[in-house]
Formats: sequence, C-alpha cells, structure tokens
Amino acid sequence: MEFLYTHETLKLEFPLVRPEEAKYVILGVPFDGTTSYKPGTRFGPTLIRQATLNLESYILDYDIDIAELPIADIGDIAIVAGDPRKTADRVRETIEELRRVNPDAIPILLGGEHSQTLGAVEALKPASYVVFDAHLDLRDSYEDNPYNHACVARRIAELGIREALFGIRSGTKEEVEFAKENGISWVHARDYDFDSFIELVKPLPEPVYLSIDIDAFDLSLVPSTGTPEAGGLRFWDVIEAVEWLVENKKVVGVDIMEVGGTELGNVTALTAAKLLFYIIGALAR
Ligand SMILES: N=C(N)NCCCCNCCCN
Ligand SMILES: [Mn+2]
Ligand SMILES: [Mn+2]
Repeated sequence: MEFLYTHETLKLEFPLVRPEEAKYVILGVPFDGTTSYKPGTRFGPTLIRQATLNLESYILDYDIDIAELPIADIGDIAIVAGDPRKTADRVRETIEELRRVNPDAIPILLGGEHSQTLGAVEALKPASYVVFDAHLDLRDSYEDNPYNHACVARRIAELGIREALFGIRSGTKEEVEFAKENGISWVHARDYDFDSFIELVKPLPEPVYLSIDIDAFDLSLVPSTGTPEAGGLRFWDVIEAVEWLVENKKVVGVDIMEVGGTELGNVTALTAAKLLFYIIGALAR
C-alpha cells in the first residue's frame, strides 16, 4: 500500500514484507526543529537504518534471526519543517492509516525529535506510557512552544495516560512538582535498577506504549543526540527492562527517538540500531 505522507529511504539489513503482512512496521520521523543544543536528529532514521548494515540479523542470546520475521519499513514521514505539531499530525494519520489495513502490527518509530512521540501515542491510545529518557519532558511550554520536545511527557500525561519515567537526570523544579501533583513516577538514573523498573511498571494498566529517548543511555553510548547528558544508563539495563515489559505487558507501539549526528556509522546510530534489533527480537520471543 501507499501511505500519504511517507517516502522510501535506505533499506535495512534484512528482507522486508509489505505492511499488510507485517507484525512490526518501521516508520522514520526525521524531524529536527525544536532542539536547543545539538542539531542532527533529522538524520536519525537514515543513520539508524544505515547502521543496521553492521549488525548480524541473528541475535545470539535469543536464538532468533530477525531476518525471518515479518517486518515492514514504510519509509520516512514527509515532515513539516519547523512545525512539530503538524508533523506529529502526520505521524498520527500515518499510524491510523496503518491500523486500518493491519490493526495488529506494532509500529516502531525511528526519530527524530521526541516531540513526534505524541503523534504515535494519539493514534495508538495506550493506557500507559513507559519512557527511558535523561529528561522529564514535563514542561508546559518551552521556547514558546507547547510541542517542543521538552514538553512531550506533559502533553501525553494530559491525555489521561499513566506514566513511568526511567533514567532521568535533568529537569526543573516545576517539572518535579508537576510530576508529584499528577502521580507521575520517575526514577533518577543514579537510582535505576531492574527492581525499580518492575516496581513502577507492574501496576500500570495496559496497553503500554514504550518510548526510548536515546539520551537515556550513558553519554559514551550516545554522543550524537540533541541534548546529551552525562551519567546515563547502561545498554543491558535497558534491554533487560524491554524484555520484561514485552513479556509481561501488551505493548502497542515503540519508538527510538533523538538519534542524531551527521556521520554514517556514528556511535549513537550503532547503539540505536542494536537496540532496534533487540526490541524486535524481544517482541518476537
Ligand atoms: N527534553 C529535552 N531534551 N529537553 C531539553 C531541555 C533543554 C534545557 N536546556 C537548558 C539549558 C539551560 N542553560
Ligand atoms: Mn531526553
Ligand atoms: Mn525526551
């Protein structure tokens, strides 16, 4: 099928199926409009796809070859430059289009700014939002824009969706107060462990949307991201949490956001591509 707002980009490491037959549907959102520090997330989806060429499709510890799974890639959203809300509308409409032809497929977004997660959440209407991020993203508005990437968790909370945030090490006093007043629980990167994840996520209602802002990882793993922060999570900590989540909760959508850089094969893209393979593998286990 043809989607109104997407165009084809680089192929991934493995063969692909049509979206109608897929269980996992990859969608790029190359939006880069509200990042205040390091630009480059517009190249995120392309960089991640290209970095997959370095990886084996066989996942050793799962004994799964993701090349044998029904995966589609519907290309990248044609973004509206400078307008995160209009671009997120296109994300929402594209996922709605997908759901009409294949309601069971799990969309996997590659970004692109975190602001674009809102469009996916609006389309999929999860009961809970589980996010790995260095930032709380609970501002009401930032740089006069309520759809800035620093506000995405706030916009999602306002939809009545329950939230749990992990890997946090940046926020304002106001954001912390908002979280407290609205029952939003979060774990500082310093305090993060597997038990803290299970404790907060276990009681959350289903279905769940999983968002991974790549800046949740330690800076050494993700130097090319919009707003890097030292002191983040380890790769296997996040993988372990993803495994538990997909095994114990119904997950309706996933994203890997804020991947940036200008150099093919950059460290951040390699981290994101490996994460992508593990997420697909874990969903298929
Ligand atoms: N979700 C995000 N990536 N948020 C980024 C917020 C940027 C805060 N800069 C503060 C700079 C103070 N000089
Ligand atoms: Mn972040
Ligand atoms: Mn974020």
